[in-house]
Amino acid sequence: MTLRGLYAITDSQLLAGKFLPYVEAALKGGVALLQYRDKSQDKSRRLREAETLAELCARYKTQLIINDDAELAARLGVGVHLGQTDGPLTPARTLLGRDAIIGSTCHAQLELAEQAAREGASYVAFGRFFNSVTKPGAPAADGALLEQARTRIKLPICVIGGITLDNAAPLVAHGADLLAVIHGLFGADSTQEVTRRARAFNALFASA
Ligand SMILES: Cc1ncc(COP(=O)(O)OP(=O)(O)O)c(N)n1
Ligand SMILES: Cc1nc(C(=O)O)sc1CCOP(=O)(O)O
Ligand SMILES: [Mg+2]
Repeated sequence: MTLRGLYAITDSQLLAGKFLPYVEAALKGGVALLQYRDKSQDKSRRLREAETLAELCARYKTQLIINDDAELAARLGVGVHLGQTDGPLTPARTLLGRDAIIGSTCHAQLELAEQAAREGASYVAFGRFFNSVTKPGAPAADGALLEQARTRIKLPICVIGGITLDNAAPLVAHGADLLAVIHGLFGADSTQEVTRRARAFNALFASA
């Protein structure tokens, strides 16, 4: 499976009252991976929403990834994204099986990416590349890191943090495989604009 293109990530606050229409609008425009990211402790809502997204993703033939929660991912038979404090990769790989997509946050540290690769990650994520409305305090990364990562890391490389249609092209040119985006996609004023943005993010890969 090729991991390349737009990686849309949901945000429960940003998408309040328009969650499904906006997610479906993104899927219509084309999404390589969709991450369900809900930082609340509301387990029953998380299960309900994740189940709904799993059905929607199946319809659009898009892979669903659950943020933080390998057990929820296992329950739904989908992938997981784990940060440095979200639990180890090796047991998650054992739990989810060899074919599951498992992503790992590596901040701006190549060593973390090399370790993630050894422990069975499917992709590594570096960030944040720009100022992020969603996560302003995330550690900063830059283009030089991306170039080094491209030569040292054999896994697909995901970039995240403040990515918009105005700043994404150089990241793709420097070797990013996946553009992980929240606000730059779902901060749109209409479903039509979400679909347009999704198409435009994917078009960056066609011309790279
Ligand atoms: C694709 C992708 N990259 C990085 C992150 C951040 O993960 P983490 O550091 O665990 O922070 P939270 O998202 O859990 O707040 C991500 N979720 N997805
Ligand atoms: C969830 C997350 N992780 C980051 C990291 O650097 O690890 S930046 C980030 C927020 C991404 O949202 P937006 O596209 O709105 O900036
Ligand atoms: Mg996390």
